[in-house]
Amino acid sequence: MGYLSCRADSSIATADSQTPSIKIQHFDYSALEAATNGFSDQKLLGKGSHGCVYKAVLGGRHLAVKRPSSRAHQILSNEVNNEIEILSKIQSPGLVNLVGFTNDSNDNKLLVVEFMSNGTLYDVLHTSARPPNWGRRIRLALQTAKAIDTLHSQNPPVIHRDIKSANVLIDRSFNARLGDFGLALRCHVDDYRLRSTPPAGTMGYLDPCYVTPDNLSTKLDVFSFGILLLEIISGRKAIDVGHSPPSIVDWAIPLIKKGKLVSVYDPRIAPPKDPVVRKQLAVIAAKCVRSCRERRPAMKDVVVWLTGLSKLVPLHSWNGFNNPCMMVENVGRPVEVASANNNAHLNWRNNSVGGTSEICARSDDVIPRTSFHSHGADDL
Ligand SMILES: Nc1ncnc2c1ncn2[C@@H]1O[C@H](COP(=O)(O)OP(=O)(O)OP(=O)(O)O)[C@@H](O)[C@H]1O
Repeated sequence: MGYLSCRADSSIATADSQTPSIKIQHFDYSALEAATNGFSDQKLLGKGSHGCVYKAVLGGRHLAVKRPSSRAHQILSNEVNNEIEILSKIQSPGLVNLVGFTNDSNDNKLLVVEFMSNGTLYDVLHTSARPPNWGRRIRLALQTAKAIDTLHSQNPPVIHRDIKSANVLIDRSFNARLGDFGLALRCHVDDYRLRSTPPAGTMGYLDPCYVTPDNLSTKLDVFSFGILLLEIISGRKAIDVGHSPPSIVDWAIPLIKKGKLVSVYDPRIAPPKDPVVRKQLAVIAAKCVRSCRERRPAMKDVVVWLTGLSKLVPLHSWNGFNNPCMMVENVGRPVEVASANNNAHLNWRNNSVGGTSEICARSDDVIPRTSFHSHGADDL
């Protein structure tokens, strides 16, 4: 079945008419060059597969400047232009919002976005000395789900296509913000562009159903979010060659189906005390990665479920994060050698990620707290 109509939930809000006009600044290349000390290593925030991100302070405002590497200039220029096109029409507290870009010729195009002072969700989950507690993890998951829902609720819907922990940034108040819109697609009636845009995303997060351009659907972001939620639950990376099986979905879903929930939870901290939370978090993730896309929930449902769970788990603000007083806003964060993210963009599907067809045949409802009875893995 084709999905070129960019199926989204039938309950989509029409956002365009309500979108306030967004002010996008035009920067001089030379001003950004100066503000980043000539793109110096001291101002380097991080490296992606296509370029570098630098810290800049301009007019007292803390900013992140994305600069294509010369090697990947053409690809990143396309991604920068795409990001500008998408983000110039949406602004939300859940996104890493666009501040502006350079006027100069395409060759020098730089993207300027809000600066996020506390790294990425990837760092928080996989490199932080103190893994976050469940209150924090559920809130980060909920904020990410809300951000994706904001995209899917646009009219026409926007599909991010690269949901992963490295693209969820953490702001100064420790809120999750969704960034990196280089691959995002706005599903307007420009069918030709959609038809000619090959599947793309990051290995380990890619929906196995997304094999041709006309398979585009908001449900591919739901799948990637499910992987991200498994990552949050387990503390394991989406693909970890040191484990068998390496794919998080192939490892976690059979355990969840057998009801071995505790084995899926991050061994670095005690699992959630509340059995409802323990179970439902895993069930939500399993529903999102169903191989049968029609049976995956809409992000709106995921937001409702996670909102319910977040009310059951207190947020102890200092548990699990480094002391925020140590995080200084006016310096670049240290950059990890050999990009810990390891997230090469793919131009085609990742065959190693199996879907979870078994999950298709199971019930749809996350159990509300008030009607909780002991359920087995059959609820999936
Ligand atoms: N707005 C920002 N504020 C602070 N740091 C940022 C910001 N955007 C990116 N970074 C840092 O720069 C790194 C590289 O970001 P970038 O978006 O280029 O690549 P990526 O998403 O990590 O990887 P890829 O481009 O390969 O998908 C991030 O991992 C993060 O550490």
